[in-house]
Amino acid sequence: MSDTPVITDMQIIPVAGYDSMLLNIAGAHSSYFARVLVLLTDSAGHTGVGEAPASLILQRILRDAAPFIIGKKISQLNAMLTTLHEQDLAAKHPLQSERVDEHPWSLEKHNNALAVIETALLDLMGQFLDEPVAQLLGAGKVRDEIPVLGYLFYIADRHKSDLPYREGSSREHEWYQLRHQTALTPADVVRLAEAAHDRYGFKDFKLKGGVHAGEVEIETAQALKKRFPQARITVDPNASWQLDDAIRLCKGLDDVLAYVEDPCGAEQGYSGRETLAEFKRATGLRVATNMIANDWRQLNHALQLNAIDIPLADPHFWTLRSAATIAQLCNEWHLTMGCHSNNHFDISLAMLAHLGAASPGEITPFDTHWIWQDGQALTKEPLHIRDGKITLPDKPGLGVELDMSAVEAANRLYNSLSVKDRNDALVMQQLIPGWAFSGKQPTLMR
Ligand SMILES: O=C([O-])C(=O)C[C@H](O)[C@@H](O)C(=O)[O-]
Ligand SMILES: [Mg+2]
Repeated sequence: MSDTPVITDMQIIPVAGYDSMLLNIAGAHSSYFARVLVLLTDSAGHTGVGEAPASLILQRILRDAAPFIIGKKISQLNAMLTTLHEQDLAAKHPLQSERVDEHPWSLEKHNNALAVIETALLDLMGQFLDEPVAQLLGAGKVRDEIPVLGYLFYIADRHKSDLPYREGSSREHEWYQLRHQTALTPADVVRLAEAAHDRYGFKDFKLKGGVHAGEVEIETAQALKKRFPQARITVDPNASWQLDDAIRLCKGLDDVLAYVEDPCGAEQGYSGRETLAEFKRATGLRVATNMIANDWRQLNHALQLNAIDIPLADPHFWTLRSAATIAQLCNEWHLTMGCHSNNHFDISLAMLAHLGAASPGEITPFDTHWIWQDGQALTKEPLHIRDGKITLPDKPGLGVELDMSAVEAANRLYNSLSVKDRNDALVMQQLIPGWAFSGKQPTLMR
């Protein structure tokens, strides 16, 4: 044990990259997205890295966490994370539970802190043991190829905003141009899907809803199915449909929708777990969620109610190890493992890949936003999506090497931003003055 490396430094580096004007129930994506990297250095000279969605609160929590990490042996991973959990660092920051009801995918900022630190520790541990991170998770590495889906969005007209969205260029592939152009109709979305299919080989697609009337979003899903008859199609309105509407819209669409993601949520005194259970019973469709089963207690309630089939266990919410445990539970309990995402860089892409590689049994293709960011790598050899899959590299740890000049440039971009935390409503106000978030009102129906 005396040779076990000791953690000598922890760096917290917020980074930003460019995004398209993607629409969702919270509004429109800004021209920038922000993430935070944690870099741990150890006495063996290794660097471990993790990535999480950036928020100013999370960065403060991470700074508070550093004294519990630096000076510890990497073999004390479990104890370090338990200590951090017990410290409940998020509670020390008064805004930690802000907007949980409004933007359910950004909850659990404390878990984001644990997740990003745990990832960097696992990366160090993997390098020390000469094993990929997947080998250190739950079931160990059970596959090398991880299926991912084509995550499609409606896209607003960026010319109506004064934010510096990119124009894109089709020099390498038409996808890189199309992903910046307005896409509001079913035909536009099918065109996006065609380009994404051609570039990345996706077999399956997810449509982000909560933007138009439910009828239009179902029409879009039907158009995708017509164009790609073999594809598994899903739609995710982020719980913005009322239960009755969700049932009316989806019932009988077993031939179109492989599963539905968060079709409805809390309403009229009933919890999201209760309404999803009713939706499932009424339609017979499989249900995925990243909104109502995001910690062990919520998952327990969701399963007792038979409300879900596919927990989308995002390692940034859950931590990699807990998400891998969910994958094992899914395999044992005849559920299906899936994974949620947000805009991310290639370190998170590697996190998703290791989670998928350690997920036994049948999994549903993982979500990833990477296609919207592809080309903005922070690592020297980013993983690729080919044939609708990511192939895990045969390397120890996370298998990524940071490109520090790219990281520094992304950090400079982050520092130049006047609005640092994600605020889709603010962006939406450029399109519709006075626009305000309302969880049951599609974004464009104002
Ligand atoms: O599946 C989901 O709910 C998401 O991917 C949440 C994201 O924040 C998505 O809505 C987005 O990127 O706008
Ligand atoms: Mg979702």
